[in-house]
Parts: sequence; structure tokens; C-alpha cells
Amino acid sequence: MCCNAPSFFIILYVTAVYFFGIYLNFISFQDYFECYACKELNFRQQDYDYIVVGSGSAGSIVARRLAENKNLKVLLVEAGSSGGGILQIPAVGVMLQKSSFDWGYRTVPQKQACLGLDDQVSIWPMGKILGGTAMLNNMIYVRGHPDDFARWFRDTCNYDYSIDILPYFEKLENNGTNKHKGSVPISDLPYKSNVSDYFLQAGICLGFGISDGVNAEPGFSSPKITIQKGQRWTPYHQLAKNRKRNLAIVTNAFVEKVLLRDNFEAYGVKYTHMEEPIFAKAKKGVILSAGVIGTPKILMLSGIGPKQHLEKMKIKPKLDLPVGDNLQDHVTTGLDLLTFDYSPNIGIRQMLSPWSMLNYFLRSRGPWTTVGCESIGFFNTAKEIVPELQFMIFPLGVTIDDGYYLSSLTGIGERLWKKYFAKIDKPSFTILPIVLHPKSRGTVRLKNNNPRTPPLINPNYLSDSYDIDILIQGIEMIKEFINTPPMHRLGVKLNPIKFPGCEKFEFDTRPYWECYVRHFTLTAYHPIGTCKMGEVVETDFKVKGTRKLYVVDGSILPDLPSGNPNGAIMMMAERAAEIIKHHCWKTQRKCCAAEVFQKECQC
Ligand SMILES: Cc1cc2nc3c(=O)[nH]c(=O)nc-3n(C[C@H](O)[C@H](O)[C@H](O)COP(=O)(O)OP(=O)(O)OC[C@H]3O[C@@H](n4cnc5c(N)ncnc54)[C@H](O)[C@@H]3O)c2cc1C
Repeated sequence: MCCNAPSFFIILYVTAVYFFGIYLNFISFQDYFECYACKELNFRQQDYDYIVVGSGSAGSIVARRLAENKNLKVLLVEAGSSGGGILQIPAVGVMLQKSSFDWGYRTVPQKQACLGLDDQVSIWPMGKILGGTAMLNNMIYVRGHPDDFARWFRDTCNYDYSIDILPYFEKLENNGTNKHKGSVPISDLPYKSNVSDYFLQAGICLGFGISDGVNAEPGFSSPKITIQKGQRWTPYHQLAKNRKRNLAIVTNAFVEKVLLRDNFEAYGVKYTHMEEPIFAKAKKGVILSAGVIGTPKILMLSGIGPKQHLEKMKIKPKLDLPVGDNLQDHVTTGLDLLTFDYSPNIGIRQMLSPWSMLNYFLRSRGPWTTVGCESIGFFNTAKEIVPELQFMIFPLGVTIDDGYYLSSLTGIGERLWKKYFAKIDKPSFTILPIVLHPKSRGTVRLKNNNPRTPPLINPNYLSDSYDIDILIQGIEMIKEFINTPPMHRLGVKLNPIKFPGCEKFEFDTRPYWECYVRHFTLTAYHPIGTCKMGEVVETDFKVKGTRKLYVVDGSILPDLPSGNPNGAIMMMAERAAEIIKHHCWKTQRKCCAAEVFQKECQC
């Protein structure tokens, strides 16, 4: 493929990607001087009841819920800017990666993984925009397995999934029924390629049922997604739809640290807006929702974190907590591991067709509404109740654009492209085997005490052999999957090209696959856990040893849910908003003796 002259469609595609990149840079500055609802709240006065840092999935829910009380003045501070409606076209999400709407994080070089990727690093996109990372994600909605949450709330008195967790999912979800009338639209895929049903049939041939896809039950399904009328939906869109006058939103405002009194009470944040340092005050609380990297970074810059590390960074330690530890991510592999004797009806040509554009703008349908992934599956490899393996099936691979753009998003360098991907001479596609509960743990640490310096991210991929075993079991299952009549009909085969660096191993043996996963280690883009609930924050979301300082985002999850984590993060945000609002577990749950005597508690 590399030596062929680029086709008309590829030239058109590269031109479109280039100009769209310029357009993105332009619109990212468009609201630089904007401050929503700030006039009403006398922005310069900078005195609020609550300050929420970060407008991602969690921050938007917490800010919206707090502002429901008209007597509260709430400030939402976001480092990114607003993107505008065009970015709600689902297929555009991937183009936000590496743009000014992406923090553009990279891990440190991995010792035991990512060996074939450029510099041995994994590229981690994260949204720097109103709406956060959900503005560039795949929009797949999964709750996770009910037993996932029992692990998280092990120490809670009388924990009961149906009282402590389920009502918050139900409060979130809107699936068109009367029972679930929340704000998150949960819908079916608006667009599927012509190979999508073959995947489900192959699952049935293997003896797996069609599952609902939301509760991580064993089996395959079409994913449920968070799309409304053909447009990407995030919790920020719900907030913006009913923007309250008591909620100020300031964009392009980069929070550097939390302001703490001597008794560890948070009373505000310091942020920079247009190069000007601003000190915003909060009477009732500061909620950090800056995400799995942003939140631990702000805490450490505020003097809350591992003591020795802070001293090394020349930051005066205030509280010694394991901030930045427990980093974990759904690890995966297998891009373009399979080939077809068939061309599915989704690719560059379909995306660039004027008919697709019309179909989108007139009917909110067609290829522009694709989320990429068309089937998901959950499986146990051992006799566990909670699934250990997830599959995400994409009817295409990175080769669809001949290496002009997509490969660079995953760290595939020129050398790897030439030696492997460019040699694939058939349409390729991808089944990602995802380790749902990896055992490798990593860290986020400061590089120095300059708030603008990106932190050191080390997921320590594949440092536990369990993760390798599950990935290899996933590949074995993929081999069974493609050996079914529906896959034979499409002429699906294992890509026979040996992965660069693994040539010395016999193809399709255990040593070969171990080498393959170590060389081609990929992120499924689900990092969590760096302000672990139970160690950094209490189960009421308050940072241990502090007053009025809370963390609500993916960083608090103690471990990964069984599935894509945005659903669990939003559920936790609903729960947190209720607790912060009422200073108490004001749920239907019965209180245990200790809680009844807690001050302020209205159990
Ligand atoms: C490519 C990709 C695909 C994904 N696909 C899915 C999927 O299909 N389904 C799913 O469930 N999950 C998916 N995820 C994961 C999911 O989107 C995230 O886990 C989730 O959005 C995280 O939400 P959050 O609120 O914790 O953080 P974020 O959404 O990252 O929000 C953090 C916000 O804080 C802001 N911020 C950070 N630092 C500062 C600062 N110093 N000052 C001010 N503001 C700051 C950021 O700009 C951002 O807006 C995907 C992720 C990626 C990258």
C-alpha cells in the first residue's frame, strides 16, 4: 500500500483533515474572552459557594446539580474552551485528538510494554474542552457489572447495590421509557455497517447469547450509546441546555492549586485566565473534577500527595496521601489483526461522500453518526462472576487511510508502519481484547513544580503477568470467533504478517503472542484511580484530612469497572452531588449506628 500513488479519496481526506485542524485551532480561541453567566454573578467579585474544577462528565453533573439550588452561587472553571456545535457530529470526535482540544498526554517510555510503538510510549488523548474527554470518546454506555461496585463500597455499612448504586444509574439514564427519565440519552447505534450483524451471528455460533450490553453480562451485543438526535451528547450539553443564572462558567481558565487554610479547609482556587492570576473563593466547598491526570496534579501542586515526592519537587508537603498512585487502565492490543476478503461499506469514501453529509444534516443518520465500534462482548475466562475480558469490534483498522492520520494517534511510527501495516494487502479490521481488571498499577507524578509542565504518567503496562495471560486468552478467543461460518462468509483471516520485533518466534504460538502483546500494547483509553476512594478520598468524596475539599471524577474509582467507564463515572458524580448538597447520605439506605450520630447527617 505504501508504494501506490494516493487515491483521489485519500488526497481529499488528507486535505480535509488538514483544514479541519486549522479550523479547530481557530474555534478553540473563539471564546477566549467569554465568561458564561459571569455578569449576573459579578465575576470579578470571585466569591462563590462552590467552585467546581473541570467540565468533564463528572464536573458537569456536579455543577448542574449544585446549581439546582437557586440560593447557591456556583463557579465552573474549565481549562479548555467551548467547541461549538460542529464538534457534536459523532464522527468528528476522533479528529479532536492531537488538536488544541486535547491535552495530548503521553506516558513515559514503558519498560515491559509498547515495545514496538514510537519511543515505547502510549498516547493518551484527553478532552481540554467544555464536556471534557466525553467530547472525543466513542460514546459507548456501559454500567459495569453489579459486583464491581460491591468491591468499591466494601466498608460501607449495609451496602446494597439496589439502594446505593442502581438508583443513581436510573437517575442518569433516559432510555425513552417512563421508568428511566434521566438526562443521559441511551440509544441504539444510529448507523451500522453491512458487516455488523455477522459479528453478532458469529457470537451466537460460538454459543454466546445476545446480551443487553449495559450490565456487562456474558455475550455479544450492539453497544448502547450516548447520542441524541444523531448528535454527540455529554453531561455538559445537559448543563448548557438549562444554564442557570447562579452558575458561572469560565473557560480557558487553568487551575494551578487549591487554596487551603492552616486547618486544611479549602477556601478557593488559584487559576490563570488570559495570563492573569485569579484567586476565586468558595464558602462551602471546592470540588476537583479535573480528571485522572488533572486532579492528582492539582492536589500535588497544592501540597497534598506523597511527602517525599513533594519535597523532591520543592513543594511544601501539607498532607501525606498516596495521590497519583493506583493508576490503572484497560490495556488492549490487536489493531488490524484480522483481514477480510470483503470491503465493508464504511471507510474514507463513505465519510467523504456528499450523500453522507446530506444524510446527516437532513436526517441525522448515516456514516457521520458512526461511533466506530459496532459490537461489544463480555466474557469470563475463569470461573469468576465478574467478566475479565471485553471485546470491542470495529469493522475497520488504521490502514483505511493509508497511514496518513489514524496511525499517528496510536503511536505507530514510520518504521512500524512500513514493516507491518503497509504490507497488509486486504481490508483489515479490529477486534480489541480488553483486560477488564488488569493487575498492573502505575503512577502519576509531577515532573517539576511548574503547573504548566505535563506530569509524568507511568501506567506500568504489563508489569503483572496476569494482564498478558488475559490478552493472550483474548487472542485465542478471537481465533475461535473467526472460525465460525459467518466469519468464513466474509473471508476473515488472521493477519499472517509477523509483528516487527517478534520475527524469531513461530507465528501463532504462545511465545509469539506474548511478544506481540508486549510490542503492540495499546490503551483502551480508560485510565482511572489516581485519587483512590478509601485512600485519598473518603466514601463521601472528601479528601482525607481536609475540610470542604472534594474529588469527583474518574480518579476516585478504586479499580476499573467491567466495561467502558464513563457510565460509572457519571453515576458516581450523581451520588457525589447528592452527598455534597446534603452533607449526608440522603438516600433511601438505612444508616448504620455510627452514621446516625454523625453531625449534619440527615439519614
Ligand atoms: C478516545 C477515547 C474513547 C473513549 N471511549 C469511551 C466510551 O466509548 N465509553 C466510555 O464509557 N468511556 C470512554 N472513554 C473514557 C471516558 O470518556 C472518560 O473516562 C471520561 O470521560 C472521564 O471523565 P472525567 O469527568 O473523569 O474527566 P474528563 O472528562 O477528562 O474531565 C476533566 C476536565 O477537567 C479539565 N481540566 C483538567 N485540568 C484542569 C485544570 N488544571 N484547570 C481547569 N480545568 C482542568 C479538562 O479540560 C476536562 O474538561 C474514552 C476515552 C477516550 C480518550
